[in-house]
Amino acid sequence: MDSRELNSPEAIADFVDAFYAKVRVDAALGPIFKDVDLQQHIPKIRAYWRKMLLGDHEGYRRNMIAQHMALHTRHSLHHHHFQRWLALFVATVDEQFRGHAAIQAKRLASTIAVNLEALLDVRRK
Ligand code: HEM
Repeated sequence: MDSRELNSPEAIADFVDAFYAKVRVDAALGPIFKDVDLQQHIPKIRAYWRKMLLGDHEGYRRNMIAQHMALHTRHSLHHHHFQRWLALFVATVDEQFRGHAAIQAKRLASTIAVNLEALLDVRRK
């Protein structure tokens, strides 16, 4: 498949769909998303990445850290979950996208995953 830039709302929407297609059927991550209403969830994730990659701050003004703190009390999240999440994220970008925003998305995802895991670890102790 030809790759394209990840620098428009349409590309971000397609990226998020492709990422979640992998996440949903993944042995480690799928069960965590089993009770999540993806119809509600996917628009938030698209808005989040529009904010991160396009600077559109209007669409996403939620506290994603608090959401994962709450999630962590329902499903204990461990290092292997973060590794897998990031591996699927990077694979999805690399399969379909190229260019500056694609590289930026991978960098941000990696940094945020490390920070989020560290925050949840603090909570675990
Ligand atoms: C182990 C890794 C991760 C897992 C298993 C995971 C799982 C989830 C789940 C199940 C939700 C839905 C929570 C709910 O609605 O109750 C969620 C929300 C979300 N996740 Fe993650 N996540 C992970 C890492 C990340 C990372 C690294 C990012 C960003 C780079 C991220 C971004 C988001 C965002 C923006 C939301 C929406 C929160 C909201 O406003 O409702 N996630 N995540």
